[in-house]
Parts: sequence; structure tokens; C-alpha cells
Amino acid sequence: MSTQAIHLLSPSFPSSRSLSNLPASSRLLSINPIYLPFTLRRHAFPLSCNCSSSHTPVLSSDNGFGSKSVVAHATASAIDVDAVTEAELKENGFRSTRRTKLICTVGPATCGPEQLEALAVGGMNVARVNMCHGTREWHRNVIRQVRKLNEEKGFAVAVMMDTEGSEIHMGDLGGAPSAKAEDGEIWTFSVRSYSPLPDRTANVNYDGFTEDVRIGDELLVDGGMARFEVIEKVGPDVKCRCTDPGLLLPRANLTYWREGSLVRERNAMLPTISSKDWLDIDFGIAEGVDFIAVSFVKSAEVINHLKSYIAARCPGCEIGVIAKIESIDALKNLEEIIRASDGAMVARGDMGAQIPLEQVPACQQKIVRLCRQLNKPVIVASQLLESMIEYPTPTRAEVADVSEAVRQRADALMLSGESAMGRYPDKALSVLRSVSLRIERWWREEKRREALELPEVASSFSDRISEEICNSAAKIANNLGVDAVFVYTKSGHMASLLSRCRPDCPIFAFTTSTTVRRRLNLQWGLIPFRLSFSDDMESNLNRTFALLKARGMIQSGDLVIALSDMLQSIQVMNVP
Ligand SMILES: Nc1ncnc2c1ncn2[C@@H]1O[C@H](COP(=O)(O)OP(=O)(O)O)[C@@H](O)[C@H]1O
Ligand SMILES: C=C(OP(=O)(O)O)C(=O)O
Ligand SMILES: [K+]
Ligand SMILES: [Mg+2]
Repeated sequence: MSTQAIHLLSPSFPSSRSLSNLPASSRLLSINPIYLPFTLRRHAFPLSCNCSSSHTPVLSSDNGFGSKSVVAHATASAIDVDAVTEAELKENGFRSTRRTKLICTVGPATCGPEQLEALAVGGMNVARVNMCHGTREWHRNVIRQVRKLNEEKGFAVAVMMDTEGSEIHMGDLGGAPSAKAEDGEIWTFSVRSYSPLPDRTANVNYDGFTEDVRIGDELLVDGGMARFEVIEKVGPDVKCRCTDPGLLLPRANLTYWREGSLVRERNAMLPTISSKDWLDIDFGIAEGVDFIAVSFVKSAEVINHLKSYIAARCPGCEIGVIAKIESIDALKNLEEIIRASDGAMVARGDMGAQIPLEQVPACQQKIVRLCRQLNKPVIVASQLLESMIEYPTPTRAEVADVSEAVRQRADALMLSGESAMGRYPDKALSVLRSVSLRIERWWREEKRREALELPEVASSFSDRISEEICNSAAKIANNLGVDAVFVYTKSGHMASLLSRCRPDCPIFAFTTSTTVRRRLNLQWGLIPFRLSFSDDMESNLNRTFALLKARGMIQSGDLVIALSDMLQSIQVMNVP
């Protein structure tokens, strides 16, 4: 093997090898007085399993780029990798892999097994279920189908459960898919649950509604999809005149405004996690979801509370808590919230109903940057391709919006209505895919490596070593133009530190647990693999090369950097 190795070894490296083993061609970087390098043996790689025959092609699909790809699965093999990524790597090599992760909200349009599989084949990394809608039975069925797909067809789709939160919203419109409010019409918004629902009436889920609103207030449906003026209060009913006609959708969000400001009366006291949310959270824990996204977070306290609840309720289970930034309070307490969370979502839908729309883009950029600095995955959500709910192609403006989120290097983009109830879920996903790939490539071609300062996030000296190793490895990777960085990580932490650096090449993250592997699927540039490995990097690398070569995912001569969080080492080498 051509071992152009750089070794960077930490104090924890076992001291059984001597400095004289260091090949003349290798360079030694040190962060510690103990230099204990090792070299990789040049030998034939034993094939520890019959990998190539263990994966059976299960489907052939058009991946949205005009090429047919065979998607394979490999339940019995010693290394688990996402079937779609495997096909991409085989076909087009390292540079073809998408770095930006994609989340699809699953709804009536996509809850069937074939539809879910089509999304997985189309590149869905995370499936989101929104507890605002549907029954628990419905959600359970979706979650189990996703798990089945992972087990049977070699995907690693993570599941994110999104809580309803204590938002004020309308009821179900008596089963109608939508209702049109026309200019000047008088509508009744009532805290009484009418059934059947009279014409031009909507139920409101918040008991304090009639007390909070005042005559003259402006009532906005879905942040302005329709507007009303409050003209009269009659017991539990609030009469409103439509001033901006629009479509009302079931359970649409309601906000009320007074003299140009959002009214936050008793509703500001509503708990972030309602009693229904706690039941949903228990359900999510029982169903083994990977992430819980918390709606309308106001402070770090609620995140800490939920995290300790999960830890007590399910010791050892690793559910990531994602803070949805969608309220004025969340923006006020942004940094402490992000620090407390395992990631954040720029929930532009509700955010745009709480702050002036023109402020949303700046908030997005700020949240994306801050998350990256604090090493937390960040999701940009809502209305990315809204017109594709009805039309098969996006608007130019939507493509520009998606491009901007990719250019900001957000970890993930999310589809909501486009995949939950739209007419073209697969097409919408394929637009996210192609735009991400194109913008990422453009970025690399232009060598636009932004000078975003990455502050130290480590909380211990050992973590600092990992952090410095990752920062250096990313720099080396870019300067040498390596094909991939390999990282062996048990907790996933070192993979996330590497992802934070947003290197030019993909990051192969090897981890021993399927749970960690699914969680890493939310993070920028990571290709998570499940692999059992030891503390012996030499044998880990030998095994990995053999397994990946046997499956056609890497080739002799590819230049890779390998890191490990057990040894805290960096090596640069050509695949033998
Ligand atoms: N589980 C579900 N059951 C029925 N409809 C759903 C479901 N999930 C999502 N939807 C539909 O998709 C739309 C977009 O989803 P999403 O953005 O998650 O919700 P919301 O519009 O409430 O913020 C919803 O308004 C709803 O009409
Ligand atoms: C993602 C969002 O939350 P939800 O769809 O649950 O309202 C949002 O408001 O943008
Ligand atoms: K929600
Ligand atoms: Mg929201």
C-alpha cells in the first residue's frame, strides 16, 4: 500500500509500537510528546464475508436524474450502508454524493408502503410525522413501515416526531378539505365545539381565545393566508369580517394582531409541551423514534426538561431533541436553546406568522450559522417548494430559496405539505436533490470555502483534541483534494465535528450502532455506515477497505483520510 501517512496521535494511543516503524514518506504531527505511529501492512485483504452476493437488487428506479439505478440491500453483510448511497457511489464515485440531507413529512399522500419506499429511493434521509395531524394509530403504522423498509431494504431512514405544541389553531372544518373565505364575509370563530359545523364557522382549540381577543384585532389564518377583523364577541363566539380572502385549511394556525404587533396574552402562558404532547412523546419513545422536534420552544428549560424525561423514561435510548425556532421567545433565547438541544429547525411557517416576513431570511441565516458554530444540526423548513403541492415544477423563486439554504450549508432541508399531501411528492424530493447537488458542486468548483469562524465547542481536554483533529483533517482533506474522510466513531460525536467543518469531500462515518447511524443521517456530508470495529485501527481500515472494495464503493488508489475517536489519530493514505 502506498502509505502517505500523517499520524496525529493522542496521549490515549496504546504504546506498543515504536517510532522506528514510521515510513520515510510519512509525516508526523504531534499534539503530545508521545509519538507512537503505526503503519498499515501491505497485504492481501481477506474477505470476511461474501458481501457481493449478499446484497440482492430489490428494485430499479429512476432516481430523478434520468439514470436508472439499481438499489440493493445487504442485511446479512458485515457493513451496513444506505442502499441509495451505495448505488450512487458505485455509479458516480465520491463526488456524486449529496451532502445536504432531506426530510420528508409523511402524510396521506405518502403513507403507503410503495410511496414510502419511493421517497427512500428518492433520497429521503429522515421521515417526519407531524402529531398535529392524524391519529396515533396512523403514526404508528407509518413509523413501523419506515422501520420495515430499513430492515428489509437496506435504508437508514431516521424518524422524526414533531409535537403539536400549544399553538392556537382552527378545528377540522367538519371533514371538508378546505373552505374559502371571501372578502367581506362574516365568519364565526368559536371555542364551543360545534358539530355539525354551521356554514362560515371554525372551531378554535384555545379556551382563552374569546377573552384574549378584542374588537378591532386582526385575526390571521396561517400567517396571512386569510385575514379577518374582529367585529363582535358573543359568548363563546367571535364574529369576524374577512378582509383578505383566502383558503382555510383544517387545523390552520391562528394569530391575532393589535396595532401591528402580535398579541401575546394568556396564550403566552400556554405550556410548550401540552398534556397531549407528553402522551405523544411517550408514544414516540415507545415506538423508538430517532428525533423529537419540539414545537414553539420558548426557552432552554423545556429542552432540558424533555431530555431528562427521556433519559429517565428510557435510559440509554438516544433520541435527539430538536428545537423548533418559530416564536418570538425562541428568537430571544436562541443561543441557550440551541446549546441545550441536539439540533434546531428554522420553522419558517409559524415564524413568518410571528415576526414580519421580511425578517425571516435574516433569522434563517443567523440560526443556520449559530447551529454550525455550536455544532448542532440545523434544518430549514416550510414552503421550500410550496407550489409543488399542486404543480409538477417549482417556481424559479422556490429554486432560488432552496439554493440559498444549500449555499448557507444547512444540514437538512424539509418538505412539509409538498410530501404530506401534495400531488407530486417524488418530484418535489427530486427537485431538492438536484438543486442540492448542483449548488454543492458549484460551491466546490468555485472553491468558496467560507471563512466562518468555528469557535471551540469542547467541554473537556479530550474533546478539544477531537475537535482540533477534525478541524485539521478537514483542512488537510481540502488542501490535498482527498476523495473521502473516514471516521470511526462510537458515539457519532467525532463525525459531527467533521461535518461541522463542511469539507469538500464526503465523510464516511463508521459506527457500531444502528441508532447512532440513523441519527447521523441528519447531518451534512455524512454517509453513515454500521460496522463493528475494534480499537485496532490497522485492522479496522483493512476490513473497511476490503468490504467497501468488494462492494465497488471505493477503488485502489483513492486517497482517504482516516480518523478515529478511540485513538484520536489522523492518517492519510491511498486505498491499497
Ligand atoms: N398525518 C397527517 N394526516 C393528515 N394530514 C396531514 C398529516 N400530516 C400532514 N398533513 C397535511 O399536510 C399539511 C402540511 O403538513 P405540515 O406542514 O407538517 O403541517 P402544518 O400545515 O399543520 O404545519 C398539513 O396542513 C396537513 O394538511
Ligand atoms: C415546520 C413548522 O412547524 P409545523 O409544520 O408543525 O407548524 C413551521 O411552522 O414552519
Ligand atoms: K407540529
Ligand atoms: Mg410550526
